[in-house]
Amino acid sequence: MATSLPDGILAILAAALACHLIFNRYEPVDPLSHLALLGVPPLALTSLLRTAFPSTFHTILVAFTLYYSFLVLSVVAYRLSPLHPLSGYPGPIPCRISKFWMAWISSDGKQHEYYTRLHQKYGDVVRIGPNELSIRDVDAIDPLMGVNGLPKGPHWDGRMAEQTSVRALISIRDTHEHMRRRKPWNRAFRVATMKGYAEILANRVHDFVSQLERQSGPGHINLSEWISRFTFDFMSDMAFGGGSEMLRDGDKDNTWHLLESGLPLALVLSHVPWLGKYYTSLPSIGEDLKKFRSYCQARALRRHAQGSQTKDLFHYLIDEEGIERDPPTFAEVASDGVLAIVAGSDTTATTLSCLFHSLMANRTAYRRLRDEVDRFYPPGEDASAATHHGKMKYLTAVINEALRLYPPVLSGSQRAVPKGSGGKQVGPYFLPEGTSAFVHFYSIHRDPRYFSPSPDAFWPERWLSEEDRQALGYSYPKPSPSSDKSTKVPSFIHNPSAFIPFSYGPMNCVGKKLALQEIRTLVCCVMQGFDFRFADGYDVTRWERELNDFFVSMRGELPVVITPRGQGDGVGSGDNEKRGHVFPSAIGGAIVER
Ligand code: HEM
Repeated sequence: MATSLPDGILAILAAALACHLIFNRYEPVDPLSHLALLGVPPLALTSLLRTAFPSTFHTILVAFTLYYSFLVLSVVAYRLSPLHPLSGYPGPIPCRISKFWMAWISSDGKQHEYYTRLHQKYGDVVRIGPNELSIRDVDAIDPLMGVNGLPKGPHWDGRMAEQTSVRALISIRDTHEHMRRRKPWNRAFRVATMKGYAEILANRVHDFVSQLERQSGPGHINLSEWISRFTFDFMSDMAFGGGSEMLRDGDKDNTWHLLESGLPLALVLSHVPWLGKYYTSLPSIGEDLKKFRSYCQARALRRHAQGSQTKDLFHYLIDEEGIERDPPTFAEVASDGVLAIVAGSDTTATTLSCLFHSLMANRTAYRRLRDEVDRFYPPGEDASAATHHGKMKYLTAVINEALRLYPPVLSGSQRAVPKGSGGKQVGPYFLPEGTSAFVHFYSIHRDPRYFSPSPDAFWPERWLSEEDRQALGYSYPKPSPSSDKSTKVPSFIHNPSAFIPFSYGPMNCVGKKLALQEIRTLVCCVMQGFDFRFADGYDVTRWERELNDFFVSMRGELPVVITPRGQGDGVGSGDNEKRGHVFPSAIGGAIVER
């Protein structure tokens, strides 16, 4: 039976609307479903237009064009309409239409600054995707990520799309499975267990200090790169019982490059998870990541076969003591070993690099920390022993301040409201089912409602007790409704609940204690042994400009002149001395120095 052109067009419109409904309801991600929904209907409906066009080619072209146009129109109209469950939340139109927008925005590493600008414009909650919200509100942290919070979000499906059978702990979206896999990790990072890692850490810190001694002199080194070598070697010791000697040999196997080169694309794919399936099935794409995984796999196999004299992280993950009722498989442990290196080395290296950068830019903080280290670890005292760490208030303040300004995971970790749950109240916000959301670490850490004065400035003193701060000569009024209006002196506001660099709740960073121990030990040893300053001519503002958000952050070069203590050329000489006190700041603001 011949069909008229309008009837044919109507049929294609109906098919496109049905396709949109199915996508909206079931969110199919496998290529076969995509083929069935995006290829079959327009092809099948071609026959309805046959009589209206001269050739089969023309007919197919028109059928597909109409089908996709109707589909796109329907999707766009729905996402911008008041019918959409997130229509009440503000956000830029491109964000509301498609996640391709954020995929594009994030590709230059500056998504953290983009989210910050969105929060400045739209407020505490912003719709940054058709079904996704970014939140900058301390009241949302616990309901979103706490014990009764939400499971991890679809972000991980794209980021780790190649992990089809065995997933690394960080990307497990099923809460029960996550708990099962997290158990050996929790055991590995108990206070008592951690004592067993002290020797592994001290050995690596000594290697690092020896290398700095060799590198010290009038020329400069890239301190950030040396720190990366240290954290990588240390995490390899922990995860696979050794096998990496970057501090000694440099990155001769190009491993650091393999680890970092995949990060930008992984972030882009995390915004459009379904695309990950296609990407990973393409030959020769993602080769670096595959090489990195097989590098780790080989080390895991070797560590498993050889066993180890020391109880390292692998010992607990593989359950060598046979404690677990449902122990992880070798494949799971190998996958988590890769995770330990990815999650543990870059993050800690970023914190240490940012910390040293901030100290060099702020001579007062540098001197205060050096004095504290000298008090607890005078020359001859082993600074790699953690004995005094708990008493070093200024050290803790410096580390917190570096993590506040530069959280290594700049934009936070996504959670999602499961389908069928009926939605979830997160602080003052209702999240309908199918919504993903995250607290934006970078924005919340620099929010003046939580950290004042000068939330963009590096000012460790904000972490001290009021008594200690006053002893150093700082005095700020407590916030009151009138204080900011009646006087020029800003109020002091400090809300540690808004400080979440290791995330929050039962799925937070399991390696937090190890990271802090590593940072404290390395900082004490370096401050005890060396003076350091920026290389001459270094532009201090470069650091923030070169800091990129690829879920874990990537940083630029940190050219530093290192001198053993007592050999002159000490703190703040050269260009930095002339420049006076410098506070790294993205948006401006400085503390009045005492
Ligand atoms: C300064 C250093 C570090 C920072 C700031 C940091 C931060 C984070 C963040 C934000 C997450 C995401 C948690 C979430 O999804 O809510 C995470 C997860 C994780 N981190 Fe760290 N991390 C650091 C160092 C380490 C170290 C040294 C290890 C050691 C192995 C480690 C292992 C992990 C693991 C295994 C996860 C997944 C946890 C889970 O999903 O249960 N991290 N980290």
